Amino acid sequence: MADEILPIGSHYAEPPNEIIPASTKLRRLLDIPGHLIVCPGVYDGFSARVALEVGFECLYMTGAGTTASRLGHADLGIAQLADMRAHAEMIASLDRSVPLIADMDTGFGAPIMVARSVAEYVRAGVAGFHIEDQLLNKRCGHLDGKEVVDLDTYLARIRAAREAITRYGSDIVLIGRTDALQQHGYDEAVMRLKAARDAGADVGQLEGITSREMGWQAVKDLAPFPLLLNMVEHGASPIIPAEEAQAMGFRIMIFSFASLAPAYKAIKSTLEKVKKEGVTGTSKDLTPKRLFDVCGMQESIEIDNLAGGSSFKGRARL
Ligand SMILES: C[C@](O)(C(=O)O)[C@H](CC(=O)O)C(=O)O
Repeated sequence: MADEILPIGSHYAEPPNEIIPASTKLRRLLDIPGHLIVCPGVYDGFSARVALEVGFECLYMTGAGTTASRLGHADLGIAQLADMRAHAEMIASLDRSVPLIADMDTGFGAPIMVARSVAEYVRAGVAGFHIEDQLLNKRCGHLDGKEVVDLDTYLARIRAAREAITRYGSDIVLIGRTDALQQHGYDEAVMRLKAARDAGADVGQLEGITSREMGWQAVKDLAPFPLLLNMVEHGASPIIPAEEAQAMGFRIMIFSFASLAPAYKAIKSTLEKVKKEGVTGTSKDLTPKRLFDVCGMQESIEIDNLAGGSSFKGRARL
């Protein structure tokens, strides 16, 4: 990158590409007929950076992963709005051109709290979020013993979210999720999603489908309402590859544990090696520079150069 100082005002020049809000971008992706938006679950800044490096068009911030990485706890309704919002804002800001769908759990309270949560997610630059009908002391959608609130309470959450979106002039995508399948069965779950759609949800999420047939059926029963498939491997649902999910007619697919599960394995085996053998055994290419490059180091250098800063000028090249 050039070491020269840009002429004053040149950073006000028109950007080469149209800059649109991430939420609008997500809506445009949803407008592409039959397109499946594949979103890897990311749980912190580093996993988000890796997903960006691989090149996904959209990311998913898992609440389970956020709770695990930020608080060191299980997905049992322990993370609150402040935790989730701060995490979402950090991840969404890494690359504003890649929309982030973030977990909003139950909306964290009564309708006034849901409205506040939506306002916070909008300000955080989140492109879409899902809000569900579990009790406030919720649990992961793939654990047994889930309980849901009654339909009126659920719809009040959806209406509060829709109202808030309108009030803030946002086009953030509202995904209505139901966890009713486990406790009340398929018909109730589909009825709840239809009611959520009528109350203002843009997309539906039938959590924990138990068979492929149920996936096909749900898409058919709710068409043309777009549906999100949550692919939690080794949870309640069979493993459905993205290509098949697209053929089934799903429009968004999230892989909640795509980063967290492999991170656990890799970290654990390395730490076991440190404990047993006193070395990490990581491969030679994993230099500090390589890892910092994943985290946008070259962009930081470029920013400094463009500003005429001296942090990197004339010093050893990184
Ligand atoms: C999608 C989900 O909300 C998440 O936090 O990623 C979780 C994933 C999980 O804990 O299995 C959910 O499905 O409830």
